[in-house]
Amino acid sequence: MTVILAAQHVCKQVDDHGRSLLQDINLTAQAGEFLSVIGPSGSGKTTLLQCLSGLQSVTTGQVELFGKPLTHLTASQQSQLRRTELSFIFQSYNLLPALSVLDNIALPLRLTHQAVERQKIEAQLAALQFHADLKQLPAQLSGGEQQKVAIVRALMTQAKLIFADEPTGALDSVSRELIFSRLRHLAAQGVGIVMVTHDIELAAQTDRAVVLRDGQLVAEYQTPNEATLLAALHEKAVLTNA
Ligand SMILES: Nc1ncnc2c1ncn2[C@@H]1O[C@H](COP(=O)(O)OP(=O)(O)OP(=O)(O)O)[C@@H](O)[C@H]1O
Repeated sequence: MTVILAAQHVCKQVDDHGRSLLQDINLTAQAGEFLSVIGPSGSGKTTLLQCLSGLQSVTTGQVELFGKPLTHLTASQQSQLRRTELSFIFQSYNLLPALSVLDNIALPLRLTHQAVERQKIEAQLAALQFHADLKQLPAQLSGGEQQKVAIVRALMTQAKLIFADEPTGALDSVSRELIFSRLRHLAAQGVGIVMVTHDIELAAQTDRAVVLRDGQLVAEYQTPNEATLLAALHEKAVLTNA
């Protein structure tokens, strides 16, 4: 198996008092692996995802993507890597307000000089039961519709590693299932997926789940199940590999 993401002793501190958001995080992900990150609100999940993807710098420790330590890359090499190898589904969608649905989805393709095939985009949106006009602006869409646009935008590229922050948070149960099976399908094709979620039922269907509490990874489960994950969230779990 190919390791595509490796975090070693990652710590993240903010402000003058050195408040610690992440402490000594060690984590790897492999090509084709579907990894979920769960933990209480405020435990540092989004911060972790951003540090793993290079969107935030780490205070100490190291993150390697595809065998390259991020600190060895210049800022422009890092953005190039993000554009070509990574894809993001942000918790807050991060759609550009002045761009239409179509242009938002096309943006990462245009930035990497890939063809924008309108029919493909329409088919992807239809597969997620998105029925709004492609000319509409994000502000004219519901939260769930915006999330679907953000998801299609992330899935149109040929990314080898997808970071998804609560990708199903605003969706109805049918759309949630559709997105999840789409991500599962991508993982089966060799794409690595790191998904932050509050949805224990979905986390239990991923290959591996890690539990974050107060900025620390406190447990890790191969082929997790719902009962174990619920217990891990509610108890003071110790680092295990159950
Ligand atoms: N730049 C920052 N400066 C100071 N504090 C921050 C910063 N970014 C995040 N925090 C704080 O760090 C903690 C972790 O935030 P984070 O968004 O990573 O948590 P989370 O587990 O993703 O939460 P949620 O599940 O509610 O989305 C929170 O208490 C947050 O307020």
